Amino acid sequence: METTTTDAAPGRAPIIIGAMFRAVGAYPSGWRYPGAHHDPHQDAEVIRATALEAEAAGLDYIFFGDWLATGPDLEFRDPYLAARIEPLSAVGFLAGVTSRIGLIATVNATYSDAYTLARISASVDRLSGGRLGLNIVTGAEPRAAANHGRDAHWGNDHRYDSAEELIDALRLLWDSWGDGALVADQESGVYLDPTKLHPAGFQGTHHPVAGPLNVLRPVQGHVPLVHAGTSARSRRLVHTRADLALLGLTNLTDAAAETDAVRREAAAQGRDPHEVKIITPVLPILGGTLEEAWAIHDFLVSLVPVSPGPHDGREGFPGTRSLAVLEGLIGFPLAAFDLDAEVSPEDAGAFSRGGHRLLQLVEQRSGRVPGTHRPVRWRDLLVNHLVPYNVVVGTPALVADYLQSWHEAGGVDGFNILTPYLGDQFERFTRGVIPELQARGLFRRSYSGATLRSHLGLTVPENVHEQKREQPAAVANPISAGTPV
Ligand SMILES: Cc1cc2nc3c(=O)[nH]c(=O)nc-3n(C[C@H](O)[C@H](O)[C@H](O)COP(=O)(O)O)c2cc1C
Repeated sequence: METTTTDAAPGRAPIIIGAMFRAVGAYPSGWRYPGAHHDPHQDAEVIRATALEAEAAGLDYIFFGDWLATGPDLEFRDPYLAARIEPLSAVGFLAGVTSRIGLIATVNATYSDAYTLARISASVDRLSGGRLGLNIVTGAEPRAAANHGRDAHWGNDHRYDSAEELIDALRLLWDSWGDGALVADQESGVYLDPTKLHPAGFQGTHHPVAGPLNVLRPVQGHVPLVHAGTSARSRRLVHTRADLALLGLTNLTDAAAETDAVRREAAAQGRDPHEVKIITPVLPILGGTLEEAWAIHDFLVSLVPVSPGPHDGREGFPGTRSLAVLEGLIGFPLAAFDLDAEVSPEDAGAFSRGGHRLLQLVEQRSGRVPGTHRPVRWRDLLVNHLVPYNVVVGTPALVADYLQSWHEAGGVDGFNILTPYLGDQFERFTRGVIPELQARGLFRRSYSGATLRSHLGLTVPENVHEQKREQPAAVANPISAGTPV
């Protein structure tokens, strides 16, 4: 499938679109859908095929999340986390498989070493021709501590102090090789100019590092940094250091307020607010018709293992929690209930506010309304409560409407697209929704440059060491204005 040459509507930044890769599907039961990829033994081929499909459609990047532990508790809610390919390995593999698409790997700052991460990231950026991005997280998984020889997962401030230092150390290391440091003159026999090989000399508490780095400067100068988190310290890291903010936004009103706040705070830090791109995850479930999309959603709901009774004691969605969850949501006790029985309009009328919000969610995702030809079952309430993402169910045109409204009214710059299961659903997005957005002038029709920074409209930062040489005062926070890409 060829992408043609005209670009997005003049004067508007095109929507940024990345594929958030989850091998066995982002919907909890996606791996059970007939024909869906469900065996991590075949992940290499699925990673390759998905990346090439995304590149053929012109997506800006493919994105790999990370989690530093596993266990049976992940089976029902997040099966894609249980056994997966490590993100930096995945992007290193794809650097040789793809040629234009950006490659973003999640790294956990709480368990990373600056020099090692600087080497790996500078190497993959050079090997990929400047297509690497790093998503810096601090982690929410307490088990990660024991997997890294620690007694406990650090508290919020400790994690973010460490993450801020890691980013500052990375940027000083990436800039080790100034312009002209490598001479490699066979005639004179001069290989390098030591005056342009800069030590990092970072004196941090968590990531002190001497440098210089033994890898040339990344093609992109600084590898673009994404940050995903939820706390106030997470927002501070976005405002002061991130190039992209990955925010879990749940509704259009909040999105507009959040995106405004991020840009305002970034400007208060002396940054160009439009140099911080705001991305949010969306999980489309696509059908040729709305009814077909609803049917796919209904089938995925039916495949999520919940039951009113004890769930043979396995962690995940034990019946007791399901029943308790539901009673908490609807605001009244339920005797033993049949998951597939219909919720009567009378019951629905007695629901709490939380229960009514859940009924709205079920209607948005499935068109189901109590007392109509598409009634609501107790199962619909329970499963839709357990699936936390922005799920949008519909045809390619309806999904494009949704993305357009979040881009225009919600103020987001782009989306991490989650796929319910890997099989036809990803192709329905790349071959259905992308052309729809291109026809509306909302998504570019070709890669305008070769690097991830060029796809994202980010400038290339100056070398912080050489910036320091031009300005006698020390650079307090090595974030520099950029030069055109
Ligand atoms: C959309 C989104 C995606 C995320 N993906 C990851 C991930 O892949 N791995 C991870 O450890 N944390 C991920 N997180 C971030 C965790 O939520 C974060 O590391 C954790 O909550 C600790 O940060 P906090 O104290 O700011 O919440 C993600 C967060 C968001 C909003």
